Amino acid sequence: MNKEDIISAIVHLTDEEHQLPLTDLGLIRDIMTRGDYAALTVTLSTDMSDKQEWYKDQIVQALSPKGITEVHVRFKEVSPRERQEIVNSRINKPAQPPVQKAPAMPAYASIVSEESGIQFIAVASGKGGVGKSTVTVNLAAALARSGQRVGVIDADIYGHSIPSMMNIDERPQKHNNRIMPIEREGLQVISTGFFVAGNKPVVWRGPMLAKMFTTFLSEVEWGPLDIIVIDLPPGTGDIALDVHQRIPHCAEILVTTPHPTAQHVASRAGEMARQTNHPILGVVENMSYFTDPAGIRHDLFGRGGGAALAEQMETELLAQIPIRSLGGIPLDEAQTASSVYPEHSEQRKIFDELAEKVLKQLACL
Ligand SMILES: Nc1ncnc2c1ncn2[C@@H]1O[C@H](COP(=O)(O)OP(=O)(O)OP(=O)(O)O)[C@@H](O)[C@H]1O
Repeated sequence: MNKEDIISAIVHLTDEEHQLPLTDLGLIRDIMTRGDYAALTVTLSTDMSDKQEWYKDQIVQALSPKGITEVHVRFKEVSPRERQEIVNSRINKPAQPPVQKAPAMPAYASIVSEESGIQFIAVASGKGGVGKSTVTVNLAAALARSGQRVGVIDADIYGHSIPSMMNIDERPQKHNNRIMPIEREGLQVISTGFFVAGNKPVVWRGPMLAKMFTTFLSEVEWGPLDIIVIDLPPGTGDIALDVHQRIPHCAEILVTTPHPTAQHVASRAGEMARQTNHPILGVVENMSYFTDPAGIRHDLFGRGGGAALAEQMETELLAQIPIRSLGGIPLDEAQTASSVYPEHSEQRKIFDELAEKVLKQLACL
């Protein structure tokens, strides 16, 4: 079974509000198949939570005769933007029901072409350890929470940390000679870490590294996407330059800590984006402060680095992320905890606001 087979098996399922097949409305998403396993996302109108079991049963019944014995169905609510898109598409084509079309397999040229509609955001920093990967993962998750379909490329080839941050132990499967991204937290994820044994350091040279990035763009069977967030290696090396050259319309977010040294080094990454004509969406200052249990704020790593970098790069300070204490959490739990900040945490709220700002900026590009 491939995506097209899954779509045709469930084409009879309709959206109650619009009385049209969910597949035609683009409300069946993130389809992944692996042997006798399939996973997909069903997007429903807001007041249909009581129908989820029914939809799931229908999908299981439709797929089991085709050899799919295990199905994972995620449910999402239609966002206001999606609802509007559905209404618009019906207004524009009142007489013609939308033609059912399986998502095309994006080739390298198509995924990075502006026509693909996929927007790219590279997350860069001057030096390692400032929280670039943490910002990548949490920004991507916040964008997904706001209804975007988001992919993550961990291009931090030597220091790939996203698999462990997202607790991904499995390796991507191949289907029709294409690499299936791993799905976590509603994101499609691909990382160099998936292709090296254990935690061994990567010892490849430049051309192999460039090949790995090309593979991520050309040989991965991405599901439908709105945005790809790229975790760049720290600094201004070959891979960062390669990303800038291969994806000319890639926007950039700079991550720094409040410390003046981090800010000074981060400005080099910003200069690289500027010289290659990439729009800088803004600066995220990470580890900005720590709020103790009494509510008192401590500037543990100095103050002002983010604002200074934003001023230097003539851009905006988009967010200041406080330090999250893992105090009181047992070491083994802390090691296996996902780096996506939990619901109700101060950090998650800030990332949700950051995602909103980023979406507004992307809409203006
Ligand atoms: N706001 C924060 N509060 C507490 N810990 C944080 C915060 N941001 C990041 N960290 C922790 O700091 C460490 C480094 O973060 P991260 O790996 O995201 O940095 P990085 O810039 O991507 O580093 P590298 O480029 O070396 O991979 C991680 O252990 C991460 O969990």
